[in-house]
Amino acid sequence: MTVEPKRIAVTGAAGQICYSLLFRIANGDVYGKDTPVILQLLDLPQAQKAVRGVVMELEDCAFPLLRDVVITDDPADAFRDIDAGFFVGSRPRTAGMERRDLLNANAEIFRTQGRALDAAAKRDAKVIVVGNPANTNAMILAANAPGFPTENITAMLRLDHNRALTQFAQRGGVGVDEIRKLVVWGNHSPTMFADWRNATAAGKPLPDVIGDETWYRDTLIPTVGKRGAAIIEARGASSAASAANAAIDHMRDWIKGSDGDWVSMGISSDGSYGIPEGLMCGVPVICANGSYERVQGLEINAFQQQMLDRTVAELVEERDAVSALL
Ligand SMILES: NC(=O)C1=CN([C@@H]2O[C@H](COP(=O)(O)OP(=O)(O)OC[C@H]3O[C@@H](n4cnc5c(N)ncnc54)[C@H](O)[C@@H]3O)[C@@H](O)[C@H]2O)C=CC1
Ligand SMILES: O=C([O-])CC(=O)C(=O)O
Repeated sequence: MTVEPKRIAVTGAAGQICYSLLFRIANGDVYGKDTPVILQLLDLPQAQKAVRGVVMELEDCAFPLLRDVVITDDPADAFRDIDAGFFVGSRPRTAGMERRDLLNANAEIFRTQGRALDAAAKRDAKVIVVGNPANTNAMILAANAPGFPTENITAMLRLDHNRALTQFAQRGGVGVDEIRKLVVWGNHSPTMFADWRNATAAGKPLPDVIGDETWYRDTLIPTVGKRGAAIIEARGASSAASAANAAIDHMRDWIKGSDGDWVSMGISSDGSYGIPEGLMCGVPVICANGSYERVQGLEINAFQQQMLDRTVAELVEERDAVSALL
């Protein structure tokens, strides 16, 4: 049977995340090894030459699944008839900045691209926003694409989820693949809440396996929250390969399913857990059959509530700061 190619838009194609991401998509890491792909690459006019260079390298990989590549500086061309969109293009922060400091620089990008998405994309396209501040940019994108289903627009918390997995696995002396039901709630910022309350390692409660609540509260949570800054400090540039990997994990699980496990996704709040409706907030979801379901009905203790309130308050502040674009 012939499988139709999937059209995938990627913005910021000349940037450092895409230098890793595009090769993984072309290799079949999102849709699988039986599905051809067409890449629709967007970047600014001044970056077109660099995008052409990346495309030369894609060609030189001779990926069997890569059917075509479109290069453009017009969002409507990039988003035409897409099945998936990776919204990476935007300015990264540098040392000393918080991601929210990028709001002014990047918010307008997502307003323009929201309108183009609305005009050009398939209604069932799956969208991930990576460009920072990712949650609020995703909210701006959704608000400016009123005819596009908001549930198909998501923000990336998966890098934080993956970071937490490794920190827990190392401390607990278990494999990352043995840990289940972990979640990172809230904003992709230092206020994010890596929550181990329901997590298990090889079937046992993770808090019992690690047995050190002080380490969890005083070391794990801030380490995961500040990992992006630690990487900028060490590398002189923000995370790129790990961000691309997380974007692949997020989209692959959304499309192929998460095998019953929880994954962390920034999705538009329906008011569950007291998170104000419409905020793009990291929550636990289970992916199956090409969609995601938020994990409902969890009991939230006082510590969890305090951590959740802190990160939600920051999302509210960010929303209020860009109210003119919503
Ligand atoms: N959500 C997450 O977990 C993470 C998010 N990020 C964010 O991803 C974004 C991209 O990071 P890098 O690739 O390292 O940055 P980069 O500076 O290497 O590349 C950004 C690219 O976006 C392009 N661009 C800028 N405005 C654009 C527009 N209006 N339309 C299309 N393209 C545009 C630039 O020309 C450049 O090629 C940054 O905002 C960064 O903070 C980075 C790591 C993790
Ligand atoms: O920290 C940054 O600016 C880049 C990023 O979002 C991350 O690495 O989590």
